[in-house]
Amino acid sequence: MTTQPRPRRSALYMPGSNARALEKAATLDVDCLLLDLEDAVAPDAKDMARTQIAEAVSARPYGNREVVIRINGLETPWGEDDLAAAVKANPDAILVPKVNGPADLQMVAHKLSLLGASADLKLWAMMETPLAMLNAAAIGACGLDPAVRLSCFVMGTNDLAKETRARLTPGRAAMTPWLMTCVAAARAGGIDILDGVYNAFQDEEGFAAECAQGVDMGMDGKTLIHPKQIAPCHAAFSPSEEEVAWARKINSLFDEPENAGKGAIQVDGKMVERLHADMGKRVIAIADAIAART
Ligand SMILES: CC(C)(COP(=O)(O)OP(=O)(O)OC[C@H]1O[C@@H](n2cnc3c(N)ncnc32)[C@H](O)[C@@H]1OP(=O)(O)O)[C@@H](O)C(=O)NCCC(=O)NCCSC(=O)C[C@H](O)C(=O)O
Ligand SMILES: [Mg+2]
Repeated sequence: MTTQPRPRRSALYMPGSNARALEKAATLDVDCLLLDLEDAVAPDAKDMARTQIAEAVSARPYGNREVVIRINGLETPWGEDDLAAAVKANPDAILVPKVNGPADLQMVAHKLSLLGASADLKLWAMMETPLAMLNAAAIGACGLDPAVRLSCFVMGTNDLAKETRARLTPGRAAMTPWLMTCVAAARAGGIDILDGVYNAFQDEEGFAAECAQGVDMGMDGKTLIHPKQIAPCHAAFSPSEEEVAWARKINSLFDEPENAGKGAIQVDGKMVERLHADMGKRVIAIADAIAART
């Protein structure tokens, strides 16, 4: 049985302390909501934010948007309470910040079992520390262990810049090796990966360029900080009509009896192999899932 891919083109962060943002989220055409208890919330507001997020998620106002709660690390004064409240509210996933290695995720997964979490509750991992870059393959391999429930990487390029002192420049030359290492680790572990945020949310041109770069890198989508980034993000990460038409064309050509025994054919002057047809099947599935969603 093939599973239908879930579109994760856009994932909008919002501070759990911002009641207006939590309310507005229910009206936004976004694939995923990242309800934040970590860096977007000041220490004095942590308890209030936890209560607000728990109430908002429990009320189930977010329809088919994927709902993810980012908790504070378990080593902080808030992490254990965040985890317990998140399990009770039962979002689609819990996003674990500053993961350094597989043991961090295994520990959270173990606590989820002790807390009686729903079997459907997934873990997402923030990839944003120097150790995470060095341990990316081992962290990604958690995607192959059902007990860890890992289903997505999220690049944390702001923390990565802070911890490594690499600069976030246009084109992200310094970040590219880490971004691509994490793409490979995610694919090896069979999970999705979302690109980091673009802080200058008024800079439409720079944002479009960074979205296009994320698509080229193989990212499934991008994390966002402002609603105005959603539409251009969807424009970049949705398969175009041409891509879908090409995918349908090459798949129907391989279905024809005269091509049954062939591994490679010529289409419009290009060599096309069955692996291209397989890639096309994913494009079609994502396009169908987006159409079904809207
Ligand atoms: C960046 C902001 C602080 C800007 O806020 P503001 O000045 O209020 O924006 P606007 O006036 O333009 O807002 C217009 C309307 O949109 C709503 N809004 C704004 N942002 C959001 C949002 N993120 N989610 C939902 N709704 C939002 C406003 O309420 C206005 O609505 P209305 O009342 O109808 O007019 C702000 O955008 C913001 O807080 N963004 C998110 C910041 C955040 O969560 N940061 C943490 C994640 S980034 C990170 O840490 C990644 C990673 O860990 C790493 O290390 O890289
Ligand atoms: Mg971060």
